[in-house]
Amino acid sequence: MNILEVRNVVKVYGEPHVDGATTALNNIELSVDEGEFIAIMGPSGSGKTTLLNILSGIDKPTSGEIVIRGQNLNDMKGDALGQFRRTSLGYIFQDFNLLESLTVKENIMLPMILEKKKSAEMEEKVQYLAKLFQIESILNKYPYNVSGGQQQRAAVSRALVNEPQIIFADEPTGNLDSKSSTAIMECLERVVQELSTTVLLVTHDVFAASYCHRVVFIRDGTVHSSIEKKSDRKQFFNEIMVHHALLGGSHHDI
Ligand SMILES: Nc1ncnc2c1ncn2[C@@H]1O[C@H](COP(=O)(O)OP(=O)(O)OP(=O)(O)O)[C@@H](O)[C@H]1O
Repeated sequence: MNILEVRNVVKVYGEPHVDGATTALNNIELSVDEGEFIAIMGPSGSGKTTLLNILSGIDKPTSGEIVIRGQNLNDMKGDALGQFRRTSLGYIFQDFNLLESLTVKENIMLPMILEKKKSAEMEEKVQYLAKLFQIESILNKYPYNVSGGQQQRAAVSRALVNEPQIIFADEPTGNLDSKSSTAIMECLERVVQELSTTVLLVTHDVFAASYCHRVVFIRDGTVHSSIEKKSDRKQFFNEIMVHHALLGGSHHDI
């Protein structure tokens, strides 16, 4: 079943048709199935962050539509959009965005506190996710006292607490060493496999993308091509690397 539909999305920064305007996205069309694990890749400046911000309701398109499980984001304003974003969408950021003044447990609970969930339910949810992602032993620590990989797993748990329909991840391995990158991608793989949550990530990292079912490449604000995983991850990694290089990704990215 289709969960996300992107129709003819255009994003122009500045006044359209006026000098200095930048067309960051030009007629993007994309359809994502429920339970899909999908990566968006493309060279620097191709429009990845702009697309992610629009899909997740952080920014508005100049024209076109984003439909998430039948609900058109254009039809939602102010509080309704805020509520939808808090309850139906989950976010994972490159720099984790954990609040330093709260413990790991309090960070994970925060989206549920904002939704005024009962404390027994919050406790149960935190324990379940902490077990799933093996961060039980750090729940009472502060973010600055745990590793980057543990912070990222806490951030994944936080993104999941309100049982979102889709998780959007912006360069989730961007600040991690290779061991932590592996851990976080395995963790997102479990989110897809065990919780059937749809995950869409934007990345420069071919290794991270190789965990996904499908990679969509964008260039100059349009969908250039897409490839699907047909066999194992290593084979897919090689295919992505070839596509990525053809599109102009640098070796540093790989
Ligand atoms: N707030 C803004 N105002 C004006 N132009 C912008 C703004 N944000 C992005 N752009 C332009 O839009 C285009 C797409 O930028 P975007 O950040 O989406 O690309 P990206 O693929 O995420 O790049 P990177 O991989 O370097 O993060 C670029 O030409 C960029 O300069």
